[in-house]
Amino acid sequence: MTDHDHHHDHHEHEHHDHDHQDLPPEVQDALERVAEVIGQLEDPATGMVLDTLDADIEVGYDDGTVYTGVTLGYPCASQQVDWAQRVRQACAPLLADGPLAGADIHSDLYFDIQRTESGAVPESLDRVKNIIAVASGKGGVGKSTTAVNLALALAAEGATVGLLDADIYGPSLPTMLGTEGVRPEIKGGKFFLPVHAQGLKTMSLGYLLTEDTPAVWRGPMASGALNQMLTQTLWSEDGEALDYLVVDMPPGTGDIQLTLSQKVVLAGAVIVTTPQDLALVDAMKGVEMFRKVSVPVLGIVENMALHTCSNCGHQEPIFGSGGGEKMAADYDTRLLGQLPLDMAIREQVDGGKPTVAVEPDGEIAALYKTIARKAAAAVWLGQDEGGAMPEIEQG
Ligand SMILES: Nc1ncnc2c1ncn2[C@@H]1O[C@H](COP(=O)(O)OP(=O)(O)OP(=O)(O)O)[C@@H](O)[C@H]1O
Repeated sequence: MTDHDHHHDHHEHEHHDHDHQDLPPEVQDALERVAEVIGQLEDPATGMVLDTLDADIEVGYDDGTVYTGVTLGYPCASQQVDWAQRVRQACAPLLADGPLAGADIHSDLYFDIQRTESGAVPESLDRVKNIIAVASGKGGVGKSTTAVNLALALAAEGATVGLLDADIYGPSLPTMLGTEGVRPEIKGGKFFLPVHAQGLKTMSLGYLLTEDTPAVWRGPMASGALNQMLTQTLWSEDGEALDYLVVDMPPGTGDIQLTLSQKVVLAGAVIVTTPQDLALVDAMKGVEMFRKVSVPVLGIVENMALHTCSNCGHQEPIFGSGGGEKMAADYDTRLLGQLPLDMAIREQVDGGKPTVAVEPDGEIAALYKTIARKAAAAVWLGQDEGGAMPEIEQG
């Protein structure tokens, strides 16, 4: 049982403890109003009001305390304290006066991660709820750095997460997670067991290649290797469902990217770009490619967007500003966040300890966690719209 399942059970339990039926009608009415006020609060990850989302709201009362619980569809463990404060503030007038006057309030935030409708899948993907591709139009923009920190951030928010390094031309995951030289266990002569690293279940061609393996991979061979890693890795070998499988895609918009989106149903794609004009043009091609195969674009991450002067701490957009934002608006998608060009991000990930793992409470980790919540919330919204079954465009 995962942490959040546990929370959810606790939640249901609490609900029964505070059955409205024994309460005087005026208290019941006041609790209804508490629920209405909460329903009007904005979910920060989507910017939408809770009532317009498929969010579960529960309100109870026991012995002078109002209990509220909200269940969102994306991992949000870091938001608990903020949330409780917002509910307290919004409900203050209702607790100052009337039948709830003087009551205390206790608010919980839960999450319940649903599965994206995926049709028939290979056995190994049976318990993988959502596959998220991290892609970029061109190489070197920090796609792998973003993918690994995004995966760690989803896990830090309470999700169970896998990371597949599909960058078969230059697999960098073993370096980024300090798992060089590790070989995955083989099961039944056919399946790989994922390599557990820093709280993630991981697989990379880097685990399978030896020093003698020639690095010359042609297109068809490469996509075959990707397909094998995807479908022959037992992602839920321990019986625990994977909430998200983050796939670090090879750079570019070629055959491998298309093959993947046709082999499995992707819950969505995150596009990584840098602010330079050329990178943005390539990133737009990435957006268009995923749209063509009906994969929802969850949003854009602008990497190396600001430069922090290592002498004075001053931040400036040396490559120009507003590019990611404009592109998101032009292409009807969202800017999930911006990362600075920061020496620590590079040193940490290149040294096998990505920022979110090594400084989980730092400013940069907070940026990645916000991106993770927004991307996961976009997956949730997509599920609400009836899933993301790929349809190949006609003509
Ligand atoms: N925000 C950042 N600030 C500083 N350095 C960064 C940042 N993001 C990534 N880097 C560094 O830039 C280099 C390239 O990053 P990364 O390997 O993630 O890019 P990529 O787009 O996946 O590249 P490729 O296309 O070669 O796979 C790495 O050395 C990485 O540490």
